[in-house]
Amino acid sequence: MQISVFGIGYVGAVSAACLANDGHNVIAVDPNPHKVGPLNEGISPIVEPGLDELIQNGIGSKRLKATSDVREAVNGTDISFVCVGTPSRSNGSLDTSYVAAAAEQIGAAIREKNSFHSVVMRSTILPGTMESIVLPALERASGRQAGVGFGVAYYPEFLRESTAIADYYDPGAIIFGRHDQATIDRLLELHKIFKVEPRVVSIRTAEAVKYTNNAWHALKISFANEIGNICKEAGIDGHVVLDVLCADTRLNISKAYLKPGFAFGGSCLPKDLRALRFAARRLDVPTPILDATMAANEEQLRRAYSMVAATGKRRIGLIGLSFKPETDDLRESPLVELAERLFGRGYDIRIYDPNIQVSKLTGANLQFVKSHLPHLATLLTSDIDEVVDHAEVFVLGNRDEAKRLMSAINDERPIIDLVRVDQTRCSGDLYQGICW
Ligand SMILES: NC(=O)C1=CN([C@@H]2O[C@H](COP(=O)(O)OP(=O)(O)OC[C@H]3O[C@@H](n4cnc5c(N)ncnc54)[C@H](O)[C@@H]3O)[C@@H](O)[C@H]2O)C=CC1
Ligand SMILES: O=C(O)[C@H]1O[C@H](OP(=O)(O)OP(=O)(O)OC[C@H]2O[C@@H](n3ccc(=O)[nH]c3=O)[C@H](O)[C@@H]2O)[C@H](O)[C@@H](O)[C@@H]1O
Repeated sequence: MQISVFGIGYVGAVSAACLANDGHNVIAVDPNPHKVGPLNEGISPIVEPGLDELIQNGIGSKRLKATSDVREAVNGTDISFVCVGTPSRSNGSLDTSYVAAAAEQIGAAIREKNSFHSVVMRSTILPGTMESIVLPALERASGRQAGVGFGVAYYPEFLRESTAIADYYDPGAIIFGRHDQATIDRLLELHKIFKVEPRVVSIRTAEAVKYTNNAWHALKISFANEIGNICKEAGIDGHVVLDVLCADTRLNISKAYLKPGFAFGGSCLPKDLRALRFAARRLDVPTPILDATMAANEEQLRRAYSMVAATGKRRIGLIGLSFKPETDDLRESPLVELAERLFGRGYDIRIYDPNIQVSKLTGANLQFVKSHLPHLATLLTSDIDEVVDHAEVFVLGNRDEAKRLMSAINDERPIIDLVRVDQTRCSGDLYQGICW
């Protein structure tokens, strides 16, 4: 199939590369030249395991290319996947301006096209957004009626950064929100290769499923963290407790997101929870559980800060900055928040995270650094020995990198472990797990 993918971000870059790898001809579209340029040279604009290779193959085989020309992309393809950002506004509501603009642009291109084009929204949007924003924008700009002059569907994305390609090829669920059958038929054709049977529901249901999914992940993490905190103070390993709980076959609970640890973050869980709470307020529905999920997350951040403060040391070596290993995504990383709090209170920090190279940051990440961490460049080092030489206390926030550090230090400096690098060392005061 001929496919265009709008947005070369964490979702769009992976989708475009995987679709090309599946044998489709893919045009990736982004207004940002820092996304289009590298992709056309076979370079991934983001850090994501395996993505460089897929992009190189796609460019090499000419099945993948990038452009900023919307008309060329719509004209040359049968179906457009829209993967543009839906960030939080400052009041917590969902910013749908990128989605609306993409719909306007695609609609204007459809106006000049003769064949039936399908527009498939993949960005995370609140229930009702397709109906109130996306469809009207497409109809207005194309001068055609949805379902007749062009097709639409809502197809939520469930990938996790750092395992995005594996998640693409082994999805837990495939949900299509139906508007017209012609577009659903195209999606079914595209998804023949997957083991999971797609489930077709209404557009509003598909929109709601996406939020429910992310809220569930956040809720599980906050629950696990709270149990972990209680267990730690009672001298019990909360990991073992939850492990045993999940092994009960009658309960049938997945272990995913039930491992006590640090605060959750990333570009989606916090923003989607905020948007859902905002939407609920507008519907006059109280959300004590969602509110507590966020409050518990804040408690985990406060707990990590207090543990550092309790050491009485001022020179901190922070291992990890992105929100999880094997990604360069800094958006709403709890480690960024922790670094900010420490920096703001005059702690002298050195941060080591090989996935964050200030000179290579682009797009959302660059914006994020400019607005949240303009001093980042002075705190980050690409030399782990510099952190080892500098620190009076280590904070482990990235398990992969921390393991390397652990082999380099075997002295008496305190270590605060947020990601369960080595729980066997937690018996003394020098090595403290956040909640084990
Ligand atoms: N990051 C993730 O792991 C996941 C994200 N999502 C959702 O997918 C959506 C995209 O997220 P990310 O990929 O993280 O965002 P991102 O911020 O990494 O990428 C968005 C891209 O869209 C581009 N863009 C903006 N306006 C455009 C337009 N009119 N036409 C073409 N491109 C345009 C931007 O330049 C940017 O490169 C969001 O709604 C997010 O909630 C869903 C599942 C997973
Ligand atoms: O909508 C989205 O954008 C995506 O958001 C998350 O994916 P992602 O943020 O990439 O990564 P996760 O692995 O889910 O991690 C999110 C946060 O939860 C934390 N986490 C994750 C797993 C876990 O067991 N415990 C835990 O604390 C991570 O450290 C991180 O801070 C969702 O889990 C995906 O299903 C969803 O598609």
